[in-house]
Amino acid sequence: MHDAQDTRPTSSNPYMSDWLSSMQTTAHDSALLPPHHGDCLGCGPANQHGHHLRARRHGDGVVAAHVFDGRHVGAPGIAHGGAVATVLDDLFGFALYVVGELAVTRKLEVEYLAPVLLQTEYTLHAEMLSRNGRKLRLRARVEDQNGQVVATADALFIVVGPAHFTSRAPVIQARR
Ligand SMILES: CCCCCCCCCCCC(=O)SCCNC(=O)CCNC(=O)[C@H](O)C(C)(C)COP(=O)(O)OP(=O)(O)OC[C@H]1O[C@@H](n2cnc3c(N)ncnc32)[C@H](O)[C@@H]1OP(=O)(O)O
Repeated sequence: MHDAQDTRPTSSNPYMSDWLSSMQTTAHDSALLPPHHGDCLGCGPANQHGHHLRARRHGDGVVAAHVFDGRHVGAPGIAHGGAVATVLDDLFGFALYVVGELAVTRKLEVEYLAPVLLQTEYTLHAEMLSRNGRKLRLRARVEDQNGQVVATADALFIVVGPAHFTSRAPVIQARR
């Protein structure tokens, strides 16, 4: 049984409370959106292995400028495909602020159209395409500085309630 209708107060665990309160943020256009939490692999400022993605609201979607670095190398000089997927997945997590729902990735499909180069700035966009009940369809793209699309992603996110996260918080804490 899913927990999408569970609106009970969040855990007293501060790690999870911060996370869940930041998820409920709404923001005006072009405002910098908060990280999902400090240790998030995609956007957490405290995660030394992370991507430190920073995204802004842009209309009904989000936009980010992002540079992959040597920690994310696959082939020499080129970002690892898994690193690109991580950033796109996290960008969808930012788009959920605009959608205004807690949701998690059920399916993520990435198309790598051209190499994503290290130490090179890319512009990332994401938005929701449609919603059917708990199912959110989202799309993202990565553009180089000439506007060429080098990667796209289509995702299915499923709306969940806070309990999806709080019920697992002790496990997360124990592994940190
Ligand atoms: C502001 C907030 C920020 C939030 C930001 C959060 C941080 C962002 C980080 C980036 C995002 C992540 O990495 S999230 C982490 C990675 N993802 C996860 O850990 C999720 C693991 N998976 C799960 O926990 C579960 O599978 C759920 C919760 C996703 C779904 O389980 P469930 O609740 O039992 O739902 P289930 O019935 O299976 O499926 C729901 C509906 O989707 C349909 N469905 C399922 N799979 C598919 C499919 N491939 N294609 C079509 N449809 C499908 C089902 O038929 C059903 O339709 P119908 O019967 O309703 O019509």
